[in-house]
Amino acid sequence: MRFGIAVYPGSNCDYDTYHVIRDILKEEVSFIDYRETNIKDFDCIIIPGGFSFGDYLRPGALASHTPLTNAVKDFAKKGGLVIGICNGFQVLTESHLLPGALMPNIHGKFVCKHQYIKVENNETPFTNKCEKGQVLKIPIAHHDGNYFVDEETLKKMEDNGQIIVRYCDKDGNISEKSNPNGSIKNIAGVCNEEKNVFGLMPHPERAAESILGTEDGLFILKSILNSI
Ligand SMILES: NC(=O)CC[C@H](N)C(=O)O
Repeated sequence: MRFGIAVYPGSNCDYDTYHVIRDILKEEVSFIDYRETNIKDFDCIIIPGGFSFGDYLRPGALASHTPLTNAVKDFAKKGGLVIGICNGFQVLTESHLLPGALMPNIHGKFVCKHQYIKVENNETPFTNKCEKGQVLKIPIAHHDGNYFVDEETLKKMEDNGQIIVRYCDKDGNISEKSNPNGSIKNIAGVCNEEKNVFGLMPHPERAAESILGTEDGLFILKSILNSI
């Protein structure tokens, strides 16, 4: 499988992601510069974490107007697989490839820690290796992870199985106590209607080797391999 990793000025999880795809999953992977537009040979585009364009004007806002992101929009419309991790999730909402928005964390602080998330829908290209209800331990590291979406859209997303993962505690309980950033309904990751575009705040690429304390990110990354 051929993965392409989007690189904007300020991306900083691009190399971690590259390492995991190449050295752990042993799949083909290359970086794609934000000025590039030819991405037709990839099977999956990964928009990695970081601070694209310094998070001005809002995280992901400037990256959403680059030649590469415009090409990703076409790629996604044709059914190509796209996963946005953390800043990548922000790029996808700013690009309107995913509904909703990521606002500053409710407590105003950058949050960096291991977090439990619960798989709500395992019938997607990104979660098919997970059990429904499975609890994954995956790190988060963000300032703007407070997911918001209007009530009407939220209802449609819930009915259509687009809420993919929610923040929870280690036993899978979803409550305000297990919500690290104020996200509506503890939402940690969502898909588009067609399920080929996925955005999530936690970092699966930082949870792919036992030396890092958890390999649970592999459930997500291996699901992608399983879907093509
Ligand atoms: N780790 C990241 O991708 C950080 C995302 C973004 N810059 C934020 O702080 O919200």
